[in-house]
Amino acid sequence: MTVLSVEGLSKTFDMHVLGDTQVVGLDDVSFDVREGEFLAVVGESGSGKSSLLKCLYRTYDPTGGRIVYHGADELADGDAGDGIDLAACDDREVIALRDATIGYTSQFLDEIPRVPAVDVVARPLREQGVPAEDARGEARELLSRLDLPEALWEAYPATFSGGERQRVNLAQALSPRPTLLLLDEPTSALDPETRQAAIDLLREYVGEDTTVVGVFHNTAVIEAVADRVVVLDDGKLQRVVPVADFEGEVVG
Ligand SMILES: Nc1ncnc2c1ncn2[C@@H]1O[C@H](COP(=O)(O)OP(=O)(O)OP(=O)(O)O)[C@@H](O)[C@H]1O
Repeated sequence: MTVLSVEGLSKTFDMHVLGDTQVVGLDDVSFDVREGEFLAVVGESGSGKSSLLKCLYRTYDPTGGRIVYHGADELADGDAGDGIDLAACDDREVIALRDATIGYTSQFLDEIPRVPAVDVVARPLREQGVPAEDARGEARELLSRLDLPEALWEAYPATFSGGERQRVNLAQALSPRPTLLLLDEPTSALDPETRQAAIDLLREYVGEDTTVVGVFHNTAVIEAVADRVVVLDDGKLQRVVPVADFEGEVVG
């Protein structure tokens, strides 16, 4: 079953400071994502990878095209099975979808001042109604799996290193077990050992219930986790290939 259909997606940026010129982020990009699939997005710097993820999460309003999402048909206004067009739905629906089924993480942690790491990770679970101690227990389990030293679990992420923050960030994205998980370079600051722990965890979490679209720069990570690879070039879709046919030459 298809979870996400990206159809003719475009995003242009109006650059008023540059005399109203336009910058193309995405140009007529189409592909499908199947339920439980792990799709890696690659391409050279500036090819549109982050713009694609931000359009899927609706941080950016797409300029054209459709993003039909079937992971929350029960929230759709129309007939069940029609899906929800993430490119067109209103902000209220976007917020409801994010709360219920869509997770996103960039490589940078959005810090919440004076909230310990374990509570940052437990927070999405608490928002789903999970009791505090169960949520904190699940958070500790995730932080432990990602090798975050126990001494840091009750500390504030503001003082953490880049790699430590990235582990909190990834744990926070995984904790609510979203239906669709969007990852923008979630392992870029990790050392090889911690990266392996992150790969193991991602492989365990992703499957029938969670579908992933993720930007990765590391070929070994892509080969370890991805089912198929979307290659972008200058905002356009160059090809979509099974990971076995991916030669790693365009990991920007
Ligand atoms: N908010 C924005 N305002 C203006 N232009 C933008 C904005 N976001 C992206 N762009 C432009 O869109 C194009 C694609 O950028 P994007 O960040 O999606 O590329 P990327 O493949 O993720 O690059 P990188 O690997 O360097 O992170 C670039 O030319 C970029 O300058």
